[in-house]
Amino acid sequence: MAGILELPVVDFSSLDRASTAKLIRQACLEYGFFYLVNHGIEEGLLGRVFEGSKNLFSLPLDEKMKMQRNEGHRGYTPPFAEKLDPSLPSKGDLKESFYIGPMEGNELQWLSNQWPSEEILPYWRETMVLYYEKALLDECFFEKIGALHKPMAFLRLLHYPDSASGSIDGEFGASAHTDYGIVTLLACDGVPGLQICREKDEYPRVWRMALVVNVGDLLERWTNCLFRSTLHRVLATGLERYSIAFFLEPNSDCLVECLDSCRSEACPPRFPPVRSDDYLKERLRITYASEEHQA
Ligand SMILES: O=C(O)CCC(=O)C(=O)O
Ligand SMILES: [Fe+2]
Repeated sequence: MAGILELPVVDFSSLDRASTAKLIRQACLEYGFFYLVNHGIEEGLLGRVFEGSKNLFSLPLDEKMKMQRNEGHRGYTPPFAEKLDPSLPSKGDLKESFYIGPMEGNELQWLSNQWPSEEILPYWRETMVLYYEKALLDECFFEKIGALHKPMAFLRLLHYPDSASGSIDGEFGASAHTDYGIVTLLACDGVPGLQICREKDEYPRVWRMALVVNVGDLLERWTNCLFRSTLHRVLATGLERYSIAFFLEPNSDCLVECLDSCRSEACPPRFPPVRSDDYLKERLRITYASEEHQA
């Protein structure tokens, strides 16, 4: 039987910043994942975001498709449109999702966020913007690595259907993947399903109060694989599930290059420098390849 994977717990309200930083470093070295408690996002707001997410995904498909994900990756993605693990035989991942990206400086229509109208979902936009800003406020936490001038950050509402459990046939809520960017902050609704590949048959604790934080691939590249971007997936358990992911990605023009402190003669850089936007575009192209085949 699957056991519980105990991840390190970081208390964001601790006044001892040096110990907190040490704990985070250790968690990133060992697991690539940790829980963040006392993170400053009020439970009431989190509750409203989950409620807004449920209301959005309960709209009829044609209403959701009016907000279909645009070229700037803002908006709605239906089930099966993406396959995080392209090696699987399945037609795609079961989840549907909704992306909200940076709010300002996007005069171009194709880069704009898409919002349900006030008549359909009153205060929806306001709630999501508030959460987005709250999650971004912690930006100075990772500022020291020097990549957070105008970061790209995406809020993504995720909905996993209650369809029959399919993971045995290669169908997953979200198939195995690593996240692309710097870090991800994940709020869960208390329903299990997330599986972290550190110990294959162990699940992280289902903990509503904590944000699950994990290292992404760009941070792994910066640190020359010292920090681990750990493989994870969401099983199709047969239970309906909602989660809210906040992906922190660097400024598009940022050159992601092995940090001096993470290289030595014995341990040279494992990756060539890459421009953040080029890297992220290529990753997204691979993830949505199954959508192109279905079209
Ligand atoms: O919903 C979850 O628990 C995980 C989602 C996830 O890993 C992702 O969207 O990258
Ligand atoms: Fe992920």
